[in-house]
Amino acid sequence: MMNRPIIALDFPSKVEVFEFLNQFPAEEKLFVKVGMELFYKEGPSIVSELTELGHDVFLDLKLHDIPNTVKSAMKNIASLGVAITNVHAAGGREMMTAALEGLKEGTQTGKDVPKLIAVTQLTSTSEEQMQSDQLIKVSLEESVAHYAKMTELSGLDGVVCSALEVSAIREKTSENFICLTPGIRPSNSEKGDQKRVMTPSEAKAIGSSYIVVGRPITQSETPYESYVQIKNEWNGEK
Ligand SMILES: O=C(O)c1cc(=O)[nH]c(=O)n1[C@@H]1O[C@H](COP(=O)(O)O)[C@@H](O)[C@H]1O
Repeated sequence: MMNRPIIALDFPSKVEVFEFLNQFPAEEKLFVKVGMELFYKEGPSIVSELTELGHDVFLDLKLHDIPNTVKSAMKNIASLGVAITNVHAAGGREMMTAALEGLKEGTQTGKDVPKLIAVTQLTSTSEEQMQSDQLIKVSLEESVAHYAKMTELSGLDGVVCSALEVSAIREKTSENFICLTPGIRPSNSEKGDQKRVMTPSEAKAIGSSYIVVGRPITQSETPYESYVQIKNEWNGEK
């Protein structure tokens, strides 16, 4: 699938975001991710500021609460005009179904319902940590594939997982199911806190639908060059 890498805008405030984006050509329309750090500082207006510039936004707030609360929160998120948003699959099927209902109810007539995806096991979690911290006794791959199946049965569009689990998920879910994969590291870059990583070309080969890349672009001395390199590798044009 040909598409843009999603850039994780993990910055403390919009000042740093726009300093960063100013290093890109104005005509380059990006797919960006607004996460908790930025959203909790700037609030919903950061989303409209980005969409007004022509960028697509993945709002990554990873909701995980009782079904009623998540449904109401999703109604509000739907009004922001984001392309993708997410919940934690660990919240369960009832919560995921409620999230989807809220999102549909909150979407204006005639507008697209944002894609809803569920986080399976965070890419910063190792199998050992999952087994000891969450008392899950199966393999990490099995846990992720199980969450993916539950997510599909709840009617959502896909999951967030590491590229390492995409093949296992593809065996259990339908063709169009989204596997959005963070934990992407070009071969020369630092892993940081990520445990389950792959390069952009490996992620493409394994069948990821979207890749999310943060620090390899945001912390680069030359962010636009790093972005183009990653985009080309992801689209198979080395
Ligand atoms: O939901 C996410 O986007 C997410 C899920 C996950 O399992 N792992 C993960 O890294 N992320 C996000 O993806 C981004 C990865 O950033 P870098 O590690 O800097 O490339 C961060 O903004 C994380 O919040």
